[in-house]
Amino acid sequence: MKILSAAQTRLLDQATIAEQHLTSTALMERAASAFAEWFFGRFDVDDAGEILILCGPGNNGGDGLAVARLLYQASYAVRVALLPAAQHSPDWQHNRQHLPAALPVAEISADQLPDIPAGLLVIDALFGTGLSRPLEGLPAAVVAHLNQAKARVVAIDIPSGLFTDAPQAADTAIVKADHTVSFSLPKLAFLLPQNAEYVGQWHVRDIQLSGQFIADTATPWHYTDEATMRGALPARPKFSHKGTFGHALLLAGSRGKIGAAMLATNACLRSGVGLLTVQVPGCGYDILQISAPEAMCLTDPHLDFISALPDLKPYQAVGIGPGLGQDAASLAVLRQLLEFASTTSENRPRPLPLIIDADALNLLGQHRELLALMPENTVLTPHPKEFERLTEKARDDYHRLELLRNFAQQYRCLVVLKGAYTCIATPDGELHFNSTGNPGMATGGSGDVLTGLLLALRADARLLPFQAVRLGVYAHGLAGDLAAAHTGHAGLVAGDIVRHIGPALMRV
Ligand SMILES: NC(=O)C1=CN([C@@H]2O[C@H](COP(=O)(O)OP(=O)(O)OC[C@H]3O[C@@H](n4cnc5c(N)ncnc54)[C@H](OP(=O)(O)O)[C@@H]3O)[C@@H](O)[C@H]2O)[C@@H](O)CC1
Ligand SMILES: Nc1ncnc2c1ncn2[C@@H]1O[C@H](COP(=O)(O)OP(=O)(O)O)[C@@H](O)[C@H]1O
Ligand SMILES: [K+]
Repeated sequence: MKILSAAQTRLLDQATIAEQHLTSTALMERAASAFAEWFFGRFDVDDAGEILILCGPGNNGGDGLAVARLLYQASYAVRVALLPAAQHSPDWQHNRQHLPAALPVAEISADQLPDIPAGLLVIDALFGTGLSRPLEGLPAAVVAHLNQAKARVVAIDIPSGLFTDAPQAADTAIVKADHTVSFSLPKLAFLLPQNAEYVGQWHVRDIQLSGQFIADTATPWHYTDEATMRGALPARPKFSHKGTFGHALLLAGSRGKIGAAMLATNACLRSGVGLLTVQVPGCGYDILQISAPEAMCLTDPHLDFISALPDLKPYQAVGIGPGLGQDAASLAVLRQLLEFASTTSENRPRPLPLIIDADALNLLGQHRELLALMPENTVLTPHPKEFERLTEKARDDYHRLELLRNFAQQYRCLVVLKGAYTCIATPDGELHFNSTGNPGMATGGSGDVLTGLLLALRADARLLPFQAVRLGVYAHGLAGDLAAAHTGHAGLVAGDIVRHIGPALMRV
């Protein structure tokens, strides 16, 4: 699914109106009905109690007025407060005229801010995607007044004061909503941690906007949802054998962190790999052989950390990093691995697929000259702190996305920036946000599981690099969601994610 800018969203409305021979009022009615349907499903008349709808001067306010009418007709107790303005949009005027006469309407002024008792349900329809500058004056005062009241807030389309796709100063007036109900496509602002306190839980309701316009519109931003992933995992052919799915090598673990190697190992085994060999330091041999008999084990000459690179010829993909530690000997192994992987020959015409995680990323961050050795489509899986070590401290989430996009383009690699909406950056400059996963996964070892999963999928030659990574990230989050259905969020451990990889892959 694509994510469009504010400007593209405006064009999308116009294209929809032209293509479907609609009036703009009819499109507004569609949006208001979609919002109202969501609302009816969430709050019945008794739950809702009295409802205040704050309406601005543009089409977001127009939506609010149309919603007021629909809720009133459904017997909700609604009142409207209007922000004064010199001009109103034509659809605003239409919906103002069609408000039932008995519905209370007040005009807001600086010395007459609406009364908002604690618990009141407020619908925020002040400003939407037409916001052209930060709020000041009376609109900002209304937002501050709403935010300090202990109200329940539902925003139409986007919390008022929040830009759709651009950063803004920390002290700007922005509505803090509990829910945001938007139309047809998610907005970039919803996916960034810095906006979480404004957006609350977000929901997208389809209003049949022009599919053709969306298909024809270029954007770097994408959202990976269930529909995107349908059929993403190729079926295993009847006459397949273990060689069909690739032989993967994992270099992981150090004394005290063999668990990380085990989580990645078990995840890889559960993700369809044909064969898996794991190299661990001597101290990990018994643990690996006992707890993952399906994997083959190479023992590093060193007892406590990885110090030597094995012969890489048998492998179709190599993962390095979980629990690795940062010893100089492990750094040398990483360097040799990068050199080998990028060297092609007649026998191996393509670079060896690599997945680089955890301490291997930290080593790269300390020795950035190694970045140039990475073969094309190398997969890096940093969390934001590891990404900062590879690049620089980001000013905000938007700047981090810019750094991410530039990094993936510069090094022609795939970067998986992990978080609530994990974002994959491609060498072509695309950013793909993932929809699955939950806060229960914010627990030690979840990332190691992702590395194992990605390793298996990169070893499978049937999948293109980006396809494998997007599938791995999606399945990892989905496995976490399936696990959390049994354990809850607090009780979730990384091993639970491993146990649900199979069921998650079945769903794609
Ligand atoms: N997407 C869809 O599919 C559909 C979208 N629809 C709805 O339309 C919404 C977009 O409506 P919109 O374009 O009229 O803009 P909106 O957000 O109401 O604000 C514009 C007004 O605010 C003003 N203004 C701006 N910034 C300001 C500031 N800082 N401080 C003060 N004033 C400021 C601006 O004035 P100006 O900038 O000219 O001074 C203008 O008067 C969209 O979010 C959705 O809810 C649906 O109805 C149909 C389907
Ligand atoms: N709030 C969250 N919502 C969804 N996924 C999350 C959340 N927090 C963490 N995750 C996922 O869990 C994993 C954590 O990885 P990482 O930070 O490397 O942990 P570790 O190093 O302990 O293995 C990532 O894949 C991340 O996307
Ligand atoms: K709004």
